[in-house]
Amino acid sequence: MYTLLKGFYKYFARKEEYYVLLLGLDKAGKTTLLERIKSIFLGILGLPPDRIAPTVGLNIGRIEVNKARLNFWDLGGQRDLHSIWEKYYTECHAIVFVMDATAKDRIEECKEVFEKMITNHIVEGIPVLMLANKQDSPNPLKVEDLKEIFSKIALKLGARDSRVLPISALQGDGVREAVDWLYIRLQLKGGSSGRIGSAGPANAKAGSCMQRGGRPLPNRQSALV
Ligand SMILES: Nc1nc2c(ncn2[C@@H]2O[C@H](COP(=O)(O)OP(=O)(O)OP(=O)(O)O)[C@@H](O)[C@H]2O)c(=O)[nH]1
Ligand SMILES: [Mg+2]
Repeated sequence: MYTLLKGFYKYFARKEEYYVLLLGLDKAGKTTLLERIKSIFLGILGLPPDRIAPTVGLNIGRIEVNKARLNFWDLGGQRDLHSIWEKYYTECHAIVFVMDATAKDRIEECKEVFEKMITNHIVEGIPVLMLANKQDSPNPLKVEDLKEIFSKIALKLGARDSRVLPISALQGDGVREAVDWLYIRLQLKGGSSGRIGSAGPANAKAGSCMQRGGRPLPNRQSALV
């Protein structure tokens, strides 16, 4: 009886496990965002911004939102590190593309990198959240500007869920809303029920590759909304 009850408890208390990639050009604010997410959702003091160095490896953050566990993988945005991104595509359930909304001189570069990422067949159908970061700075690009700038490329998003949201990773504005959006999209699509523990390209090779659940929601426009 005890074992049965324990089994029920484990079943109902289990958490869905999701993996979310944080991508974007170097200095976009990905690691600052990860630290902010950790401080908001875990209640711990993240690394102070002046101690965050450019990422060359992988930063990991894990939070729990209701019945889900969200694992964030923050990768380096420097150009020679982009080839590493693809190694994480097979196992991620969503991608957050962080943009420096003040870097107007890097828009073309950003468009090129974003397009290459979303047209990779491995990430076909998975939700993409674009974040217009650094909204606390003077005169940043707004969400409407980015929708306009990315409108042609957005046609290539296909039937997947996508959204552009404004944030300030530094001050925390919009960060909770961004994670809420992710949580809802991930819940709708379903994930890797019951797969607890670390995952990643190395583990995938060892045979613990997760199934990405769900299919793109039907009848959606190909656009960033
Ligand atoms: N004003 C402002 N600055 C920010 C914000 N987010 C990040 N920054 C600054 O932008 C710079 C780069 O931040 P990082 O978090 O290291 O950027 P990254 O995208 O992780 O960069 P890589 O690791 O090189 O890919 C730092 O000086 C941050 O303090 C923000 O919301 N507002
Ligand atoms: Mg970084």
